[in-house]
Amino acid sequence: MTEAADLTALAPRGVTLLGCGKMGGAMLEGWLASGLPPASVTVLDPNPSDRLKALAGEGLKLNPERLGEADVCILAVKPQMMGEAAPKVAGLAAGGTLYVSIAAGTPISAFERLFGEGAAIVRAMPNTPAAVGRGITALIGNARVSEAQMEAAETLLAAVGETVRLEDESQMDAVTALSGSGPAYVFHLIEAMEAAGVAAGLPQDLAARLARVTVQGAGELARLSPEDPAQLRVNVTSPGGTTAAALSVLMAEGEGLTELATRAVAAAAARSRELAG
Ligand SMILES: NC(=O)c1ccc[n+]([C@@H]2O[C@H](COP(=O)([O-])OP(=O)(O)OC[C@H]3O[C@@H](n4cnc5c(N)ncnc54)[C@H](O)[C@@H]3O)[C@@H](O)[C@H]2O)c1
Ligand code: PRO
Repeated sequence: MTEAADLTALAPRGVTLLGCGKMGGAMLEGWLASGLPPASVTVLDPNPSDRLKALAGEGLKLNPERLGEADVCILAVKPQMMGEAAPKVAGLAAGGTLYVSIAAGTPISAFERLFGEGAAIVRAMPNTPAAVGRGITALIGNARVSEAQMEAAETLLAAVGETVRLEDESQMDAVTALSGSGPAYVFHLIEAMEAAGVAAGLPQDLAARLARVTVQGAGELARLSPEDPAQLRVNVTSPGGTTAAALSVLMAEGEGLTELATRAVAAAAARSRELAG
């Protein structure tokens, strides 16, 4: 995370989490690590993990019969489950709860239909490095969201990484395609490098280690260095050397990695638009 998130202001009325799977669970861990007491969190999930059950022993409210108040309700079920799950938290709207949806594709207008035109709704797109406090979340709110509520949403998401405000909801499909889905592209790059190392004659475990640590190190260097990625690439590339040979393939005019990434991101953005229904 970039700066310490102070969640104490949210403690009295608390946070309700609808759906606590991979993303919901990662956010919950960040909130707890940032000092939100388990007793300030309510989770609704029909398939609670052992970790959630253990937290229930520390005061977290797990699948209560009646929902209490909440400052913020995070909607973290699959888009396909939202229609069935969201009515469970619709009653919170009357108490001025801010809804924050992280569902891919689902537009703010869908939640306005579910919770009423007066409901304050933020649409956000995090990513799975949130699980290690290194995510990035893009956010945009509807006209009902006050500046204080926007800051509360940002504070919650800053507990698991960086945050950025969008100017327009139409940017969300491309954001989802780039940073929401993006970790999968990087993991696949690790897989591809490992396979390429094996094809070049290395044992599997050595290739796996070299690929994983190379991607980690390059990512960390890109994060910490004042130089941009293009210069960092040049720094690796001796004229007439091995990297130049590889880049002649990866940067081939019209059929290189940029074209492939552009097609992949376009496919993800198109799917995000389809999920809007
Ligand atoms: N995984 C990602 O990389 C990622 C990134 C950004 C956004 N998202 C979005 O986050 C949301 C959750 O994705 P995920 O990967 O955590 O999925 P997941 O399947 O890991 O988690 C979904 C959770 O919802 C629960 N659930 C199902 N029906 C429910 C209901 N009726 N009421 C309450 N809970 C219910 C499930 O038991 C599960 O724990 C999706 O909308 C997805 O688009 C995911
Ligand atoms: N995971 C979700 C999906 O694949 C949303 C972004 C990352 O739909």
